[in-house]
Amino acid sequence: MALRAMALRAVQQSLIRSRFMHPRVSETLLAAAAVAPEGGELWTSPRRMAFDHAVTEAELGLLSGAAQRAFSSGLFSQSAADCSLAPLASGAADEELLGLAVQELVACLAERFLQRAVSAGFSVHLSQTSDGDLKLADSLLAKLSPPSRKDLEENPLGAEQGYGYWAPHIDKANVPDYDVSAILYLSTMGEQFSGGAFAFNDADADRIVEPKMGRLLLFDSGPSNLHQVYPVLSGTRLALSVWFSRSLTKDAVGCTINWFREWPAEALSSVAQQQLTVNQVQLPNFDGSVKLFQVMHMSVEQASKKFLEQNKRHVYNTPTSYLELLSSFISVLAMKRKQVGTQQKRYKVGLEKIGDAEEQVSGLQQMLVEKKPKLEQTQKMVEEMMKVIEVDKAAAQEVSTKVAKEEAEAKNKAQATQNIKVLEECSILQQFRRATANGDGKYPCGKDDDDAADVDDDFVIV
Ligand SMILES: O=C(O)CCC(=O)C(=O)O
Ligand SMILES: [Fe+2]
Repeated sequence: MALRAMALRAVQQSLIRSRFMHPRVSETLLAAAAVAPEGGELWTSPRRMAFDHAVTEAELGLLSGAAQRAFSSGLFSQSAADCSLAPLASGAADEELLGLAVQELVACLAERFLQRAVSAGFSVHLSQTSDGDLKLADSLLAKLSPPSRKDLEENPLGAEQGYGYWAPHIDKANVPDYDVSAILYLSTMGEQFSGGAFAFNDADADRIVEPKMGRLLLFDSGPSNLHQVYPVLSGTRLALSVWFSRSLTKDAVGCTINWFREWPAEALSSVAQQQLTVNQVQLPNFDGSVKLFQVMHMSVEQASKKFLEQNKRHVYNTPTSYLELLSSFISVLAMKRKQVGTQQKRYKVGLEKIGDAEEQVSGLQQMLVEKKPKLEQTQKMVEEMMKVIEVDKAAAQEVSTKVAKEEAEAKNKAQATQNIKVLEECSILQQFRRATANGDGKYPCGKDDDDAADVDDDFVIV
């Protein structure tokens, strides 16, 4: 079983890859406005079939009313892009939320869809000649809403190929027991919601079946029918999916773990492996880390079941939580690696600088050792020179004092000489005056003798 699932997933991966390598062309197989003819529309290769008015108006009203009430019950996050309930699963929230009447209705509708599938030839295995008894395997009631920008952006393969409900997939690759898929639409594209078309991702084109209230779509669950739901752009899209199996025992009904609700251990590890590989997360113990994610998710699942038993309260640990766990791990790891990388770089540069400085210091130390004897010698010389200078300075001081004294004496002498010279000049002047006064009885300047005596008095030397 594990090998079959792995092989199918590998086929799924290669189909998805090859499909998205070519530009996308879409063609409408069945528009919402079209009314399918009485016996339904059958496409044989790959095997697909569609009917309108597959259930009565009353059945539609009951089912979609119950689904709307259940999904707005507060147990579901109203911002989640997809919410689902397994109406045929025993126990858990599904029974409580939908009620027994709805469970019975779903079982009855599933039986009707099975008869349609058998009469259309779906019980014949495509690659085998023998017929197999088709049995009801599982059912899922899903509410799809527009994914947030974040949902689309965080999608590692881009909006087209992620793990949201819009991911192209093969039902049988998710649950290997599934052989025939049946989808009953409970709302109409263009009325209750926009976007959200169903597309078969064929190699040459996407073939669209537009959801329409009461329309039933049947197709082989295997690799011939890679398909997706385009993201819902507005409003709410409701649908009931039912799967039939040729290999399932009746006891297993409702126990099959559904891809959208609880993933089996191998699905958890394959998703973790793929997420880590696609995001090129290098881990020292890759397998151990994958196992860790698987164990973490499953242990929370177990704990929430226990919590429900003990406290009668639901804690939803969905595959979306698992994808969030993986994407948080990947983004936190990338952020931390970046931070540590920057610090490591800075640390390295710092270490280099310290190394350079160390080298320079040891060079200087070496130089110091080499120059030390010369320095000591120079210092000695300087000291001796200082002594000589001290002695010279004292002698110079003595000479300077002596010179100053001699200079003062010389100055005095010069002053005295100057005085004598002035006195001599005065007496010469007096003599000259007298001599000139004796000649003509007059002073040359017209003053009398007394005036001349006054003039003499001016030359008194103090
Ligand atoms: O809702 C639909 O149109 C398809 C859902 C689907 O692909 C699934 O449940 O596997
Ligand atoms: Fe599907």
